[in-house]
Amino acid sequence: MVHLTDDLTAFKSFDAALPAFDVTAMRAHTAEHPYWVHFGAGNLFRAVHAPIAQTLLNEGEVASGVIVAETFDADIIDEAYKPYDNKSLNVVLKSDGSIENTLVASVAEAFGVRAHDAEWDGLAAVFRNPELQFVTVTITEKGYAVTRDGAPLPWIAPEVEGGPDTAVSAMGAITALLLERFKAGAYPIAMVSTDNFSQNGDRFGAAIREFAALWAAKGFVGQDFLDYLADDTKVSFPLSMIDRITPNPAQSVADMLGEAGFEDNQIIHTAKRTNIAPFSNTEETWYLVIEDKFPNGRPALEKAGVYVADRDTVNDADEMKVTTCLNPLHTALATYGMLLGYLSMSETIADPDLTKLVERLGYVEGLPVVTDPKIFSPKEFLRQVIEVRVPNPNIPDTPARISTDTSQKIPVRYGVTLSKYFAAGDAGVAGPEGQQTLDDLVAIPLVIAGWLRLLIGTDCKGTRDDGTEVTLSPDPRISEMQEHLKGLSVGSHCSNAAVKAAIAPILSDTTLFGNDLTNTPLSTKIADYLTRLADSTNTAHAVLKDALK
Ligand SMILES: NC(=O)c1ccc[n+]([C@@H]2O[C@H](COP(=O)([O-])OP(=O)(O)OC[C@H]3O[C@@H](n4cnc5c(N)ncnc54)[C@H](O)[C@@H]3O)[C@@H](O)[C@H]2O)c1
Ligand SMILES: O=P(O)(O)OC[C@@H](O)[C@@H](O)[C@H](O)[C@H](O)CO
Repeated sequence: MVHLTDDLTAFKSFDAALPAFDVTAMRAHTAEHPYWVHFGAGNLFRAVHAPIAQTLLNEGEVASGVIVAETFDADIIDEAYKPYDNKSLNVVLKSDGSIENTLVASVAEAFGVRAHDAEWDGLAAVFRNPELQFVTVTITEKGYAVTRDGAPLPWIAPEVEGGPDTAVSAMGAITALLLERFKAGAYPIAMVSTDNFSQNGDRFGAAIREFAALWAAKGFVGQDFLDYLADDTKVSFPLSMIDRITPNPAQSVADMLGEAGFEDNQIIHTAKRTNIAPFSNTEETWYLVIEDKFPNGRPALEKAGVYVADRDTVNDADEMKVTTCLNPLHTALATYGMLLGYLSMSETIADPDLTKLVERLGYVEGLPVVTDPKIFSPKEFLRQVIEVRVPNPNIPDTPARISTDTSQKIPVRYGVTLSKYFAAGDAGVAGPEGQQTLDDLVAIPLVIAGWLRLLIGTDCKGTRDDGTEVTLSPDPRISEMQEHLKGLSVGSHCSNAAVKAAIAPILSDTTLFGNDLTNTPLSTKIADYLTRLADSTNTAHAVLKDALK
């Protein structure tokens, strides 16, 4: 039986790759010479960033570890980091059925941000250190929001009024920490968003500058701080693309670890509903591509498998993954997976109608608008997603995880591609079946109709294809969507006109689709598919088959 707090020699009896460095010495070195801070202590950090930091240590490229900070849910640090000496076990579940465990000990220090207390002071000291080279972030799309309709969001407003000394939200805390760095000597730093959306660095930079401008307007910071944040030789916001399907920790993996003698296999559900554990479960394939814009230098990240590239290459790689070749397929499968009652992602893609849906979505509708990033082939990437990665039965991924925040993901996962079709107009884009225009899209409207069909219901409960109730995954806009759809119900033969009227305010919402879809061929298609999907129970397969034949 082994625990993460055991001496590494105890792990001789357990099959795991061990750190090849002295953890105590690494921690002492990091305290003096920090180079990397990560915000967002969730599962992706454990499966991608912390293992990269470990490889750099193992290879002797660096002598310091990564420092992790958590703003949104500091319980993660108290419950899943500190009791385990900040170590974790990364479990790679390969498609050939084999498993590879790594004991990850590259986290030098973990800070939970709740207030400007002693823990905050520790983090602020790291930001004042001239040697700090870069920050990475995985805080979900929601984490970057500062204002809506020009006014600070309700949870941000008190920090705008109270100034930097009160900032504890992700964007507020990071801006306040950059202020510490500015005051200490305006040292340079790279701020790298590694969340799943197009031009993530640009949006991160805009959010930080927006926060600082709100403080400047209240007299808390001066123009010199705004100038520091606007100068990319001082503070850069590189673009990135990150990819590794990393489900929430699964009971099946916990049980398997327990049987193998790993005792730290508890799954933790924090009060804020983060699902975390002292282990992460992930797939074999991974990519991290970062724009090479590090004003304070960087280690040889390439030696740990990271692609470091120019801005256009990173942007093309990211758009390829998040807007066409992976994430739109994920959302399509998760939406119909929820509708059809599938419990795992591998089950969804084993359904021939859903395979057809994502093949059309990827190869026919998505690939024609992809700009080849050249560092890997989009078509081969797509093939692997459809044939190898999502079908991997060993990856315990669920439609429910991927359905979380669908309203926030739709603009990125479909809106960008739709905009490219809008821009191409009547000339269209060159597809596998000749020139194709908005009029030719089938899979994208099917996904939108499927999403709206799933949402028919009340109180964050939707309706499955078989008419049973399903608890929808959390999403900040569910209530708003359900309010629009409240006149519709499954099995009551709603007229096409009633469906059109109910969904008109949704289809015209440019924050959802990047475009107003009313008065386009798509709105007719979406309304027709939705009318048929809602007409009676158990319609989804027939609608898919008919549309995709
Ligand atoms: N898991 C994956 O397969 C995967 C792969 C590629 C990219 N990503 C990106 O990483 C993000 C995190 O994924 P994860 O697997 O670590 O999720 P997770 O649920 O394990 O962790 C989510 C993290 O985001 C933080 N967070 C949530 N809401 C926040 C808010 N409003 N403000 C600030 N922080 C907030 C949480 O506290 C936690 O640190 C995703 O949203 C996505 O953008 C995930
Ligand atoms: O992480 P999210 O919530 O943005 O999206 C859910 C999944 O689609 C996503 O996590 C994928 O697994 C990931 O993007 C694969 O690299």
